[in-house]
Amino acid sequence: MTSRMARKTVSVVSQWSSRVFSVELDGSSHYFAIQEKRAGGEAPGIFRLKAQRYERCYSLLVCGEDRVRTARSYWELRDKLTGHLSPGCDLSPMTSFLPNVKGSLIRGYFFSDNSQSRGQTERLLQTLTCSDPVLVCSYSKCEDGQMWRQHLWPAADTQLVEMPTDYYVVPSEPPAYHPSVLNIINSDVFYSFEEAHEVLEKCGDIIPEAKSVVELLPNRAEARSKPDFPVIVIEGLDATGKTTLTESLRDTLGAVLLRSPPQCLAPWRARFDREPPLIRRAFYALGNYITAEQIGQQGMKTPVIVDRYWHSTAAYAIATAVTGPLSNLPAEGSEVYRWPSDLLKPTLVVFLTVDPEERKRRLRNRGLGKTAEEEELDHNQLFRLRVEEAYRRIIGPACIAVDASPSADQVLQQVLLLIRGKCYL
Ligand SMILES: Nc1nc2c(ncn2[C@H]2C[C@H](O)[C@@H](COP(=O)(O)OP(=O)(O)OP(=O)(O)O)O2)c(=O)[nH]1
Ligand SMILES: Nc1ncnc2c1ncn2[C@@H]1O[C@H](COP(=O)(O)OP(=O)(O)O)[C@@H](O)[C@H]1O
Repeated sequence: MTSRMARKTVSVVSQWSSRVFSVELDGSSHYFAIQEKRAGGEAPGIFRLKAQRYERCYSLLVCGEDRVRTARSYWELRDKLTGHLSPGCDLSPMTSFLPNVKGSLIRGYFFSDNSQSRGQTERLLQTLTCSDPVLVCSYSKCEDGQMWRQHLWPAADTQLVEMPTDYYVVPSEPPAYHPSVLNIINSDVFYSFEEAHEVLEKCGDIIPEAKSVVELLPNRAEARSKPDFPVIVIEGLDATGKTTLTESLRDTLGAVLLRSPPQCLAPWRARFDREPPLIRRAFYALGNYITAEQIGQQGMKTPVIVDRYWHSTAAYAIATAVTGPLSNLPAEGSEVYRWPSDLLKPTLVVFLTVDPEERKRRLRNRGLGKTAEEEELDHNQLFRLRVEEAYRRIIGPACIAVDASPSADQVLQQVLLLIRGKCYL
């Protein structure tokens, strides 16, 4: 571990008493803080939930310096923990952050050990290695069974400064903003070509395919003028009828049909879908910039229809980053929902909506396989609601919802009316 990385872990630990910890369990966030002095009162929720069954809980926080490496270390830690935890251990995503301080979020895991062999868990923790430093803490009940204490596991770098290794765990009020909101800008959602490009450039030595993607990127020096013809984006959850409608619009309007990510990225899409959000979303963001370049060229000659674009990228990223109920989403009007200033803006964005049961029927009829995200949409209603709400909150331009439950032809006629009213086609 380099001294720079050691400094990072030390700085995180030295902020312990100002940090809040959140553990996601069953769609809810449980918050706690730690302090050096004992205080009365109840143990934090996550410990009360767990206290009934577990004597010992652990947390691991990834404290790397470089965000690309740290994102992959977090993924790596997940695989190691899920692959080696003893039966009877529960694993939950965890974060530590300074309330309202952007960039302060560090991610990790919280797990409760109810296994028969505690020694196996401790051996796993002692042998756990990661590309980045991982701060390991254990939590144990105080003698009176009421309070819990956090113990810092002996790690070489934290010996650099004298600090108490035991802290008392106390409940913490939910922060004004869900902790994931602290890191959304240019980590889950990218608001400039340069930001997304920088991530893919940094991936080159760990993901060889990233070099092939970077080679396909447009030269951003040429600022493109606004297309002469209308650009109509069709958005919607899977199986709402985008493909059917976009192909009919192409034929009816004599338009060019494009999609994002563009066909040229198809060979690497599954590869990047396996990466952590930081890298995956940078890939999709760059896909939008390549599609924007194609729109700029085609839009000088003919109307352009686009199957998914910025709304898909931002809505899925926000709805994935922010867990739990809709109230956890950044408020309407937040900068999170704004359109990137350097990404070509379409004339019109249509958002197809369909009753969930009808959508599932169409998904079954379509017969194609489902991506992990489509699976998630199906069995996680909260995720689907967050995706739909994020779509609705995105502005610059906002999307116009169209009920896609009627027949394909009726939906086509309705959208043509909208287009002719808006784009004078
Ligand atoms: N196109 C696109 N899809 C994204 C993005 N972020 C997440 N996704 C998810 C949405 C869907 O669950 C999944 C499938 O996207 P596509 O529309 O490209 O594939 P496909 O046309 O088969 O999906 P469909 O069911 O027709 O909407 O990828 C993004 O930035 N762009
Ligand atoms: N308006 C509609 N009414 C009934 N079925 C539809 C309609 N539009 C599309 N479908 C059918 O629903 C399934 C999904 O449509 P598709 O266009 O592939 O959606 P998407 O591209 O959004 O995933 C396909 O089997 C398609 O034939």
